[in-house]
Amino acid sequence: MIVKYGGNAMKNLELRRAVAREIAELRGAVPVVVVHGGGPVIERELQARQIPSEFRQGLRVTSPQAMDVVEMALCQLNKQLSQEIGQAVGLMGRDSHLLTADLLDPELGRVGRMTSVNAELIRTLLGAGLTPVIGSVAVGPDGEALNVNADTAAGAVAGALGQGIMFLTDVDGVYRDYPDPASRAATLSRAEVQEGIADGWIAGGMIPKVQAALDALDRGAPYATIASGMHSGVLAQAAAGQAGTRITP
Ligand SMILES: Nc1ncnc2c1ncn2[C@@H]1O[C@H](COP(=O)(O)OP(=O)(O)O)[C@@H](O)[C@H]1O
Ligand SMILES: CC(=O)N[C@@H](CCC(=O)OP(=O)(O)O)C(=O)O
Repeated sequence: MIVKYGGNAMKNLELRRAVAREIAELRGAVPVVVVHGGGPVIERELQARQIPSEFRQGLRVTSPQAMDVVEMALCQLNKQLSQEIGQAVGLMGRDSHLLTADLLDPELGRVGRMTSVNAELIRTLLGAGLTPVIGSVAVGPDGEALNVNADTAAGAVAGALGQGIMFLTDVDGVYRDYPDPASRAATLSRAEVQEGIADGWIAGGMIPKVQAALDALDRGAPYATIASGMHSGVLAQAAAGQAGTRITP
């Protein structure tokens, strides 16, 4: 299983450690690959340096200066998470061409569009009994660092491995009437996702998440679920269809 662990769900250290324990328990039953974000940590580090930041369609416009901060912040988080999960190896997408990307749109600066995943490296680590923990900075055509949205990176990893993906975030799933949790959709089809984006009830950081879920399904992932990483037990519940929003083809 691929677990995408979002920055918004890991703001609380105690909770982050609880999720790390849950991931460690889960891998007794299934091999687990973690892909993580870290939006709030990046934000904090940019603010500390008075570097302004702007989002378009859920993607951070990334200047070369901001790219350095993104990489620094995600690298540190990567090591913390790997240590907390244990028997894990923390890698950035730049290691051994784990994640490669092209420039998505010059207007967004150093933001990457995923082009490939080194699935062999991931399988080698899993084969050695280690959990890969992957930060979403990819290597570009000229060897430069590119900022890839972590949902997009995780979707590409799930697609490349042909495995299911669980997106852990700070909401219980996709709400038809955000922010009312009672409006959570148990399942959403591709047509409903497209309608949600067009009508605006799927917005901001939820857009790359649902798109990454569809992308993973298109590439052969057996399931893609968006669920909350804010309470314990959610991985097992969501896997059993008892929590979150399952995106269907
Ligand atoms: N329809 C929706 N249902 C739930 N959340 C939504 C919806 N539309 C937008 N959002 C926003 O998406 C956020 C989750 O995305 P994001 O902030 O990028 O999280 P993460 O750090 O986990 O990737 C929610 O906190 C919420 O503000
Ligand atoms: C291009 C782009 O937007 N990159 C993201 C990468 C981190 C991320 O995606 O973190 P979450 O999973 O916490 O949202 C960013 O700079 O915030």
